[in-house]
Amino acid sequence: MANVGVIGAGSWGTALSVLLDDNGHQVTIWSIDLEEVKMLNEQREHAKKLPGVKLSDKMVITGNLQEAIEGKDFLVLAVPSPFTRATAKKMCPYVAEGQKIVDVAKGIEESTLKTLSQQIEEEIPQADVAVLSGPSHAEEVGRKLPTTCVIGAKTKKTAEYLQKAFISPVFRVYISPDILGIELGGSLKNVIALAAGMADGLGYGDNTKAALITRGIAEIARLGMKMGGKLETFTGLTGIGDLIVTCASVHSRNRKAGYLMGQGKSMQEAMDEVQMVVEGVYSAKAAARLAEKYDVSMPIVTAVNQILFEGKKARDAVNELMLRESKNEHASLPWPDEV
Ligand SMILES: NC(=O)C1=CN([C@@H]2O[C@H](COP(=O)(O)OP(=O)(O)OC[C@H]3O[C@@H](n4cnc5c(N)ncnc54)[C@H](O)[C@@H]3O)[C@@H](O)[C@H]2O)C=CC1
Ligand SMILES: O=C(CO)COP(=O)(O)O
Repeated sequence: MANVGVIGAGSWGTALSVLLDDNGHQVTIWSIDLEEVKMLNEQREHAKKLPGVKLSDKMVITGNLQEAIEGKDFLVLAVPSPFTRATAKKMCPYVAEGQKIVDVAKGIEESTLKTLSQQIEEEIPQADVAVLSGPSHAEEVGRKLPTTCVIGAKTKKTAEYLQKAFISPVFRVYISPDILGIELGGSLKNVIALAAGMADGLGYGDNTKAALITRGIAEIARLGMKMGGKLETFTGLTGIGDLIVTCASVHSRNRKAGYLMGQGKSMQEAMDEVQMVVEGVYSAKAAARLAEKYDVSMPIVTAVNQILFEGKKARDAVNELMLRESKNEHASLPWPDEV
């Protein structure tokens, strides 16, 4: 049994708190929002974000950050990515030397192009930072449906410790040393999922969706490998696995926002309607800037940026993608008659 502090009480922080509580750990969950703290304490359920998922009486819910951090065996950082750096800065004074922090959010900081674990390490240098990612919607984890994830950590010892803490008969956890690949896959897939949602909103079919998923992972892997991520990661749970679920699931916030935009809503209208964080909107510009910096072709990411920020119509963007110059599927494969 471990003492765990979960920082952030949105749908993912709440679902993981319930999982860890079911695993026998003592969980303290913190929210910046005192109304949310009061509501969770009174109702023992996040009715708006995770209806039907009960929080046990044993779980402590607090608005006091120090109480959620001090003396905990490990921390789970579950705030949406736009708040990661500011939250980490506030956490720093209470974090002990070597205290483990598992980041479970997915995003890239637009101004610095840093991943979330890199930001946390900058703000809390004394922490042992790890990540958890994979195809895992909170709504299904909350209902205890079989789910798989990956813990990325700097040492096998930390990875195995966290694997043991999270793993359960309904939540199978693998471990990996490729933190960068895991984080890039997790954040870039959200941008592609916006495009998949737009295709659904436009009334396109399964062929279109399969094309976006397959060409999408090709873009993610091209950039990710140039940045130092590993091919195996992009073909694994935190790469193609998470891309598939986010492009296909009725639970996906990114797919839903894209769907609404495909139906003609503005980016802001779509985000307001989803009412939970749409990370792809925050990571889209960073993805385009990384593509430029590393000189990698990312046509779907470029098209999503044009739709989000330059007023291009989704239908026109799809037409342009279809009419790009003809290509080999894999530029690296040699032709026997050309070698
Ligand atoms: N919801 C899901 O199924 C999954 C979400 N994730 C990732 O986890 C992260 C969180 O996602 P969700 O929980 O779905 O988002 P959410 O939109 O439900 O989270 C909102 C919560 O963030 C906290 N918050 C709001 N403003 C804040 C601020 N200024 N400072 C600190 N905390 C603040 C509050 O507790 C609020 O309830 C995202 O990066 C998402 O991509 C990853 C896997 C699954
Ligand atoms: O990362 C996720 C599932 O693994 C959540 O995706 P959405 O934010 O699109 O719901």
